[in-house]
Amino acid sequence: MAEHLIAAKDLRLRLDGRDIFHIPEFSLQRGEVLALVGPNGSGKSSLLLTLALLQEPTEGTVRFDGRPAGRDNALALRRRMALVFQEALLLDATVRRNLMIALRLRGVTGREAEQRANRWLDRFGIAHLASRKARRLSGGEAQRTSLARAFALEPEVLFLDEPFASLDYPTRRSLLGELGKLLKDMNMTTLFVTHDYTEIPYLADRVMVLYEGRIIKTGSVRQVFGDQIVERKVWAPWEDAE
Ligand SMILES: Nc1ncnc2c1ncn2[C@@H]1O[C@H](COP(=O)(O)OP(=O)(O)OP(=O)(O)O)[C@@H](O)[C@H]1O
Repeated sequence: MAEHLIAAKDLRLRLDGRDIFHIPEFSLQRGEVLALVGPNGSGKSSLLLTLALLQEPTEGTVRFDGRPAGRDNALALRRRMALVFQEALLLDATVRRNLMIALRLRGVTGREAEQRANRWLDRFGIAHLASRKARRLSGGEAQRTSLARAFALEPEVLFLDEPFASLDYPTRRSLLGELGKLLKDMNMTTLFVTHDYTEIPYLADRVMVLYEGRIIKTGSVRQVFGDQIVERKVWAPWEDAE
């Protein structure tokens, strides 16, 4: 078992002749929740997609569990991951079917799939919505479904790309609190992307600040934001760089 679940050196992405990011060193340890934060356009989503093996880097290689990822094994490695995006991306089917279909695609069928789906719907407080059509859910319910689906897959790593950005404040707060507890209880290795740094203390152990495709700061939540984050009187760490 490799020391880091995900690691990369000299990872670069260029798109349309533009440098999107250059990351000299990246690592995600097993069981840690790493927040990747930065202003709009700093390259957070591009880096997440590259680490999730959905975007091929221009230079450098992503290592997953010690093995270099390439075209030959990317699909197999992606089956060990789960992603949640800002939009819930649900199929036009019932809530339970959304989980069951995802499980079936990962080779989990029958009773096991049904039990797992029910367990995670219950855990996210949406068991009563199991037979509801996904397109008739509120934004918060849809994102709960999307999170339940990701957890039901029992991934080794969870990628969260601004999963709360479309939710109103009270919904966001309750979901952040629940998710933070769940990630800790399950020791889930997680990369969490956000431009809203007030979300970070709910979830993350460590923070990486991205600005114009470069890491300008990294450390624990307190090291990067100081004690003020506890009082929610925080500044954006990239303001120094502007
Ligand atoms: N497929 C693409 N082709 C060309 N440029 C791209 C592509 N995808 C992203 N970019 C550019 O890369 C830069 C970083 O985008 P990215 O979405 O990774 O940033 P971000 O930090 O996630 O931003 P946001 O918080 O707004 O989602 C942007 O300037 C964007 O226009």
